[in-house]
Amino acid sequence: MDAAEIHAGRERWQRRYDAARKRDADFTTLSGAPVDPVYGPPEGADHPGFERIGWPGEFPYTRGLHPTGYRGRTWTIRQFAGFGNARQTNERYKMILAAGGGGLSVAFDMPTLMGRDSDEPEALGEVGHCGVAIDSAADMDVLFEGIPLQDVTTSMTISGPAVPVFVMYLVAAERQGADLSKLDGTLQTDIFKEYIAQKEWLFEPQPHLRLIGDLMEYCAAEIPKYKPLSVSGYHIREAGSTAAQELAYTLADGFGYVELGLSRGLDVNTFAPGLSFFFDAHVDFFEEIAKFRAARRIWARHLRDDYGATSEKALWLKFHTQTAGVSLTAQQPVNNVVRTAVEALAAVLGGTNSLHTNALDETLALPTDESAEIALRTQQVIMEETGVVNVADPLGGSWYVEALTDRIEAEAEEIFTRIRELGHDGSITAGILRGIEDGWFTANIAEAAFAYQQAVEKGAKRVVGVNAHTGTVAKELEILRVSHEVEETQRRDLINRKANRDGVRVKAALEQLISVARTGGNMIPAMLEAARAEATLGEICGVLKSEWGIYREPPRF
Ligand SMILES: C[C@H](C(=O)O)C(=O)SCCNC(=O)CCNC(=O)[C@H](O)C(C)(C)COP(=O)(O)OP(=O)(O)OC[C@H]1O[C@@H](n2cnc3c(N)ncnc32)[C@H](O)[C@@H]1OP(=O)(O)O
Repeated sequence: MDAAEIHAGRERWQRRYDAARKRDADFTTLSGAPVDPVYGPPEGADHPGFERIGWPGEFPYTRGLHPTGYRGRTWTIRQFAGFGNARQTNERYKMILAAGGGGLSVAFDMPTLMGRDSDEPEALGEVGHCGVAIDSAADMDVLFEGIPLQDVTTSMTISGPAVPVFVMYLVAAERQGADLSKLDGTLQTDIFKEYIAQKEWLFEPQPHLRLIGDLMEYCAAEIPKYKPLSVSGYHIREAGSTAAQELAYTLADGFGYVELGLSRGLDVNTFAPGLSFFFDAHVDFFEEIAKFRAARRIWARHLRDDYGATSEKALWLKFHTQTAGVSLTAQQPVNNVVRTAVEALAAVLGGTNSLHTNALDETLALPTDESAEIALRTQQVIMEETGVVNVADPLGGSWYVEALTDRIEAEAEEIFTRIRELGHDGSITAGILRGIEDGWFTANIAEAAFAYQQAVEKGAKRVVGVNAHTGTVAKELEILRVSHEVEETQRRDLINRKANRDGVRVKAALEQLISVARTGGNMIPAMLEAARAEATLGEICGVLKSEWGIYREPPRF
């Protein structure tokens, strides 16, 4: 890019920055020195390739979505939490909000994640253990009691049974008297990554994709700010992928959902703002920063050039980040605070929109109140003390970071080509589906995980407390234990609830759901009615399983 174009870009950015709202905060260094809101190349000089870097708030958004960076708004502190029953988790949410959390993020227990009720035999021993147990809308009422859903953005991490859980959340909001059209939040819903990495599916891909299409259509029309998809790389990375695989598989999945929206006749400028992303922040500081910067650039270019998006919000890649669970060690666990801080800083320097920091004991159990507070305070130290929020994309223009950003982008592009080739019709969706069926994704991830593990075992990659610096004076940690009483009470409550609801209304609602499943209309209104009648998650998923069957992964060696 020549000097005149760079100058014009700077002036354009300055006008937008001046017009934008800024936080009322001190943007000087700790020593009181003034700093600019963004830095760029020296005036009067050409800078080849600057169009790939650009200015914050401008295409290709390498440097962030907003001209003000974090001076306009800091990222949302969004701590993923849930354990035991809805009452216990409600208390944890109130603690998080009182301590400065900016939004909520629901972790469900394993039976809920698999679409099962707490009283099913498969749920035995799992109720309330890795998250909160939700059986019907009544549990959602308790989960959000005293928390006005219209005023807080709520993320729910669930994909296989995402839609029935979402309608239960709508019912809870309705019962609070909220205006549903004003709700803002995110539902994970990302079924592609379930087949690729996390393995919490219910049906074959096609019925899942139909439900996701229904959800995209419903949200775009009725709840415009709600994000019905959080396309997730986190689980792909945690399963052992490289950074480039995480990026490429996730963005490919995102393109798949764009193709789904288009196939339903939806306008890309209307539904694409509902696509949100979720990445891992691993411990290789610069590689992670490069990954986040590349993600925004790749998404904006493909949305514009391949899928015809024209509105700014449709081109924006917005993402949540969680620090890497897999980087935490059971050995010398207090060191995990340091790892998490470094990873969180990478997410922030990469321009994350929302962030979860892991607690130091999460490799052993769900966090205690104290470790959850340290995790949250870690974000606050970065936000309030370090000055990194003063300047947008402070590492932009670093030769190292720009070279890494270009490299990871090029690697991702090669992977997109390979995925398209798998499908034989040129679409990403066909490639993803074929890759899932053939175990292509899982094999590549397993290979990358194996290579890393070998490097650790040979000592080429060093992990403090594991294969380096193993001597310690550390004492055993007190960890959170969820009592089995939770399971008993949850099951008892569920039995009572079933006995006291209007059984005829439940039966009619479930029959109507099946009828819509057969005739092909949008299934959300019928599912909403079933949730209002207190049909349980297991009942809703059960009738759909009897209609659509279940998915079993083909065995592979
Ligand atoms: C591992 C674990 C498991 O499986 O067990 C999991 O999966 S845990 C998975 C947990 N997942 C999550 O928690 C997902 C969280 N995701 C989200 O919260 C969302 O999808 C998100 C990433 C888009 C973040 O949404 P958010 O509301 O917190 O933040 P946003 O960035 O959208 O900001 C809120 C509003 O402020 C605006 N805004 C932001 N920054 C600025 C700025 N500098 N100047 C002006 N406006 C600004 C945004 O455009 C938006 O408005 P407007 O809306 O008008 O544009």
